[in-house]
Amino acid sequence: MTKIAIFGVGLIGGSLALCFKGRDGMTVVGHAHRPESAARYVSRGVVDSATLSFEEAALGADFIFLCVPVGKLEEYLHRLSELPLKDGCIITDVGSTKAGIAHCAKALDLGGATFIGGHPMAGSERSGVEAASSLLFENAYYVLTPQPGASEDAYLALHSLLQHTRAHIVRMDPERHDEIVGAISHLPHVIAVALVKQIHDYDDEDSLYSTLAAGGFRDITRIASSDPVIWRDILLSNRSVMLELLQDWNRGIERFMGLLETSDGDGIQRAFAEAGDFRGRLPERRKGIITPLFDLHIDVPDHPGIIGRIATELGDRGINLSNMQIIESREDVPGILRLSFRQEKDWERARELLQHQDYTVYV
Ligand SMILES: NC(=O)C1=CN([C@@H]2O[C@H](COP(=O)(O)OP(=O)(O)OC[C@H]3O[C@@H](n4cnc5c(N)ncnc54)[C@H](O)[C@@H]3O)[C@@H](O)[C@H]2O)C=CC1
Ligand SMILES: O=C(O)C(=O)Cc1ccc(O)cc1
Repeated sequence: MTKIAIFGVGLIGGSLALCFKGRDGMTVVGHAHRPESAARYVSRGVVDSATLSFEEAALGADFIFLCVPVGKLEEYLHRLSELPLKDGCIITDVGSTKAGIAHCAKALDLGGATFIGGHPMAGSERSGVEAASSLLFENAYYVLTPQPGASEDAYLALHSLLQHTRAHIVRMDPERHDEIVGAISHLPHVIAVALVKQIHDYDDEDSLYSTLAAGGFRDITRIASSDPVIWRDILLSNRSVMLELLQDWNRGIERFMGLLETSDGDGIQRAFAEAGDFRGRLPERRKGIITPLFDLHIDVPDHPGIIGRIATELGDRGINLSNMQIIESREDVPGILRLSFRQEKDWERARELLQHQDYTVYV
């Protein structure tokens, strides 16, 4: 039996557990740091067993996944280094930053165990085991950062296990990972939070700001609703990279202010054209680190119960709806009900179903 231990069965740990549980010859043990969590992991069918004992989860494990907030990873790795782990045990983590934990692992004596850093580059603003899904990592990138000179067999064993996530594995150096992921994921999260705060401050003076900000503004700031503790730890762990990125950001904003101060219309036009051009060349059908929502807009006749009926019809067919919104203004979107899906497959099935029922569906 291959024993897989998951420390921290939340969004990411729970999703990994679901990718492994029930596979031939595998047993998944979840470690919980609170008694009420352990019972929830098992009752939701995410793990085969759950324990509050660090030792019971770790001892005899072939693979150990550390899926706790970044600020707790080093403490967990220290505790593991003090245990008589199974010879050949592979320890990995899922933290959103990689340099700090790589540095920590290098300084520790893990005996016959090997540490290989990891980062599944998919997730959402939700957290906790309730949000876990076996499909979360499908088609996403999954970065592994093995230490230089680490056992190639261990790398291949982890690589092989992770095939169950259906993610694309990419091997990378931890520092390079933190610079790139800092720019494409951590920076957008900071910008989203700052943008929401700016509008919140205006809204305190005049509540029309939030009234009119529905729809698009909510979409582009979705990631500002991410878990505060998870993101505190990520940003503090990637602090030096973030400070440099934010200086570049400030310079970009200052350039934009310069264009406005000098009423440089050509400059503004060029900035939009260049951004549109680069954006147009980004891979489209790939799952990126910030998860898109797949939207459908439909015209619905104005009579009671129709929205409930649509939700029920989708639910009856197992089509997972992530969000539903009535758009009151028809100025920019030709439709009235917006349905959002996290999976493209759900989006496609919903479109077929609704078109078949003669709803006008705008894609
Ligand atoms: N949220 C996301 O979309 C992604 C998160 N990650 C990384 O995955 C890790 C886990 O994040 P999520 O699953 O989103 O968070 P989560 O909040 O859903 O899960 C965290 C788990 O750690 C446990 N935990 C929380 N505080 C703890 C503490 N003080 N001591 C011990 N255990 C504690 C919780 O009980 C929970 O089981 C983080 O390191 C994060 O950087 C990686 C990729 C995506
Ligand atoms: O909510 C989103 O789309 C995200 O950006 C999810 C996410 C959060 C943290 C990561 O390290 C990777 C992905």
